Amino acid sequence: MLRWITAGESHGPALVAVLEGMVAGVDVTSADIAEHLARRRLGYGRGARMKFEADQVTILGGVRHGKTLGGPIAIQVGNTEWPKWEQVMSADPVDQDVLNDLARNEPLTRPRPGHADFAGMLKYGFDDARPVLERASARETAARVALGTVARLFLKQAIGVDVVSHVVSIGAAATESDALPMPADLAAVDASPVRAFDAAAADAMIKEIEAAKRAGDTLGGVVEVVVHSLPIGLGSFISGEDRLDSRLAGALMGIQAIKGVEVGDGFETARRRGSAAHDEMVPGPDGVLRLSNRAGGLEGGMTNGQPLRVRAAMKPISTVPRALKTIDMSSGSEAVAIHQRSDVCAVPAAGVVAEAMVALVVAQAVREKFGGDSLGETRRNFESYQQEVETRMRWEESRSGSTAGEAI
Ligand SMILES: Cc1cc2nc3c(=O)[nH]c(=O)nc-3n(C[C@H](O)[C@H](O)[C@H](O)COP(=O)(O)O)c2cc1C
Ligand SMILES: C=C(O[C@@H]1CC(C(=O)O)=C[C@@H](OP(=O)(O)O)[C@H]1O)C(=O)O
Repeated sequence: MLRWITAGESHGPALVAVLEGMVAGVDVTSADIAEHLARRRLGYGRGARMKFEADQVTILGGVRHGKTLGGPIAIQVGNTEWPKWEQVMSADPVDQDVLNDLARNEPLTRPRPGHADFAGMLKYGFDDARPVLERASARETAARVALGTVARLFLKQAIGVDVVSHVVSIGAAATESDALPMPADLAAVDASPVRAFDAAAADAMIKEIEAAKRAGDTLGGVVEVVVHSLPIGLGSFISGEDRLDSRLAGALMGIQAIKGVEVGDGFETARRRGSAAHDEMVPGPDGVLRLSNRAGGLEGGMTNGQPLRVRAAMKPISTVPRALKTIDMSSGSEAVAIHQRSDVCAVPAAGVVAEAMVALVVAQAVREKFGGDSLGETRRNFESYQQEVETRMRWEESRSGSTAGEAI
């Protein structure tokens, strides 16, 4: 079972991520992880913090000489801003007089509607939102992207697939195109200031962000993650929690500020008639050819050989510069919410985080289906299964002798 966990606070010394259940023999370096962490920092509309803070990657365990060992992989993402926060975020007790002198240690008592502050303060018994927002903050997504890098390297090396994503919309600006990015397009998507595959839409998205910024406002949007060429049968229909769509939805909804997930055409499918909602099958060169991919590559909680296509909807950032009405938790009186700085829009970064979560869930499903302790063993099991599936769909041959196709 592939499992993962992260630890660490937004302004702490480092985030730490642990991935358990990865096979031995996957090529991974800290440079690979750093490359994807740099991608997460991309995107028009991010706040000041992205400019001066750097992610410092250290692999602490589970990898030797650039190859995974089969044990838990521990990755540290150090925060170069730590010296400024050392007293405020110290794990050991700090003298109260020292803390009282620090402006950044002022208690935050005006919760931001939309952030974790309000419920978090009450739930954990804090008079200050600092201990809540430190962990709720999406800084933690850097640790997920580090984990996702190992998952995506495993997927590439074990079954030859890449995970790609693009921004579909920001505010009211949306791509008009239905085209899906291919792995070779990822560099071009990353070069777009908003990670949009559609250049005309990118201009409109940038204008949306500029207008929101001028108005002291923030924006959300929609990202899409695509995985081409997955084998048929990852996931299962056996029970709800085995279904790959439920696992993908959970992983994507677990990203800070994601409020909706669509598999394939999602909500649009619910508005169609059955005759226009599914993906008809006709004989094709590889056995079966689909006439569409409305299902987003998933039927019955399993991959069906079509590109996997999932979308995640991100709400606008809740630290709104034109601050929202709130209650001061120290007095119960009317107030405006905390605002020091924030991202205007983090949708492009959320796309990279969504890729990481999809890579982890798909890697978990690949580990379940093909097993193995080493990369070579997983690959052999995968290849043998692929041969079996191909044989079952070679009806021409089965009609002239073999019966393999009839079991389907
Ligand atoms: C990449 C990324 C960057 C974010 N940046 C900010 C930010 O600068 N300010 C903010 O208030 N929320 C930001 N968020 C969203 C909050 O972390 C999130 O809204 C908060 O944790 C509450 O959780 P919820 O929105 O899922 O309910 C960001 C989210 C992501 C994925
Ligand atoms: C630090 C990151 O994102 C942060 C996520 C975040 C939030 O509330 O989620 C708030 C901002 O931090 P601050 O309030 O300190 O400016 C973002 O910069 C990051 O993505 O690396």
